[in-house]
Parts: sequence; C-alpha cells; structure tokens
Amino acid sequence: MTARLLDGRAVGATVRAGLAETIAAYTENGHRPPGLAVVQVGGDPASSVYVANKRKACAKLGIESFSHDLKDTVSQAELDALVDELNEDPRIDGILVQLPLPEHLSADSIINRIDPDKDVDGFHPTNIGRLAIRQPGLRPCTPFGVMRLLEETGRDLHGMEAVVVGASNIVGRPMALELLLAGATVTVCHRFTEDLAAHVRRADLVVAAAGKPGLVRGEWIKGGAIVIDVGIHRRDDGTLHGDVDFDAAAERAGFITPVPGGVGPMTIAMLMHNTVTSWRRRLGLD
Ligand SMILES: Nc1nc2c(c(=O)[nH]1)N[C@@H](CN(C=O)c1ccc(C(=O)N[C@@H](CCC(=O)O)C(=O)O)cc1)CN2
Repeated sequence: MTARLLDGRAVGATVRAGLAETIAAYTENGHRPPGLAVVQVGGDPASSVYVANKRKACAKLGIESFSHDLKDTVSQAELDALVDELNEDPRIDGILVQLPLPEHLSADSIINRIDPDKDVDGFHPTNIGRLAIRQPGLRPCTPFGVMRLLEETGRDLHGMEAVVVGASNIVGRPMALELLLAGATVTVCHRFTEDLAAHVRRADLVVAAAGKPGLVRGEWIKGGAIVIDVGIHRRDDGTLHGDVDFDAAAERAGFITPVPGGVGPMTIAMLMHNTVTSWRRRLGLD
C-alpha cells in the first residue's frame, strides 16, 4: 500500500477533545450543558449501534442526551407531536431523528418539522439552502466530517477535480456543495451516469457515497488522488467494507480513508460539533 491513511477515529477524537474543553469552560462558569434529543423509531440493529455511539459520545463530552426510543408502530402524528415538544424545550439545543424511519413514516416531513436552528443533522431544507449560499447554518455531518478529514491532507482544494459518486440528500448533494464552496471543480455521478470509470479516472479527489459495495475499482484511481469512502457494508462474515475496492485503490491513491475507522467516526464527531455550535448560539456565547 502506498496511500496514507486518513484516520477518522484519531481526527474525530481531536475534534471531540476540543469540544469537551469548550463545554467544560462554559459549564464551570455556570452555564447549563448542551442538550441533544436522540430519537429512534423501532429497533433496526445498525441504527441501534449508531444511536448508542451518539449517546456515549454525548456522555463523554458533557452533553446531556435525552433519549426517545419509540415503537415502530408510532404514528406520524405522534412523532410530529414529539418533535413539536422538543422544538419548544429550552434544555434542548439539537434534535436528531435516526434514519431510516419505518416505511409508514415520512422522513421528509419530520426533517421539515424540526426547528432549523436545532437541526444538528443539517438535513433541513433551510440548512441545505444556507450551505448552498455560504450562510452560517448547521452543516450535514458526514460531508462536514469529510471536509475536516480533507484538512489532514494539507492539500489545497482550489481547482481540484473532485468527483462525488452518489447524489443522496444526506451525503452526495451536500458533499458536492461543500467541495464547490472549497474551490474544487465538482462532478456528481449518479445512477444515470454513463461512464463512471472515465469520471473517476480524471479525479484528484473521489468521494464514494453510492451505497454499493466495491463499486469504485482500484484501477480507476488516478495516481496520488485522495479517496474518501463513505460506504459501510457488512458482509456475512461480519467484516465491514466500503464502496471502494480498498486494497487496489490504496496502491494508487495518495490518501485514503479506511472502512471502518474513516468517515463513520467523523459523522458522530461533527454531530457533537453541531450540537455545541447550536448551544453556543442559543446561549449567545459566540
Ligand atoms: N439522523 C441520521 N441518520 C443517519 C445518519 C445521520 O448522519 N443522521 N447517517 C447514517 C448512520 N450514521 C449516523 O447516524 C453513522 C454510520 C456509521 C458510523 C460509524 O461510526 N461507523 C463505523 C462502523 C460502525 C459499525 O461497527 O457498524 C466506522 O465506519 O468506523 C457512524 C454513524 C444513516 N442514518
């Protein structure tokens, strides 16, 4: 392997350590701690792991987490009512509703209902709009975490050819906006893209977020390119893999994220970051 690893566990720990210091400094001066409401509907096993990790991260930093574990039979009206209550609760700076939701519930409708200033996932149309026009808001956690990891490369993104593979609302599209704002020339590939390999071959930076195991082949990677893998797939033997053929890509890339231990831990670190940002704004600490 020739590529340097971008270690999301280590960078995430650095981000969290900075947040812990900020929280301690303000709470020691008598301010209330930040509060995050964590809502899970049903018991999807992967979601349960992520939610448990979010709660653990809160506890370590001194963020108060408010758990709402709802049965998968909860109605849209009941979930709406809970979000309304959380929007009004002065102890709560951030609201996150773990996705995916059961099929009878509308994720769009719930995301739209969350107060944009408490939308620490950064999914609300207002926050996506703020990102698009470079206004201060809450940035979607996974793309935000990727931007933080890219700082570790020390490379200037201005003028870079960046290719984002995947155009989901929560990763691909906001990722493209982040890279555009950072000065890259951005191409977004999606299911109708005719020659994915040709796009990836000319990329200085590839962000793979298609949700298809091994979609991005190692031989497509340009020598020295930065490769960011957002995919997480569990094989029958329990091992985790991304959207990129890691071993072959690492032979050609300059930098690469592992799966696990790359982008995933950054998502949670940036969720904590957004919660602290919302808290500071709400308490007028900025
Ligand atoms: N409300 C939200 N729902 C979902 C989000 C989100 O950002 N907000 N993103 C994903 C899931 N996700 C966070 O919720 C998430 C996924 C993966 C990881 C992570 O740390 N992965 C580890 C591996 C963990 C494992 O053993 O499975 C890694 O990559 O090292 C964190 C958060 C969908 N839903």
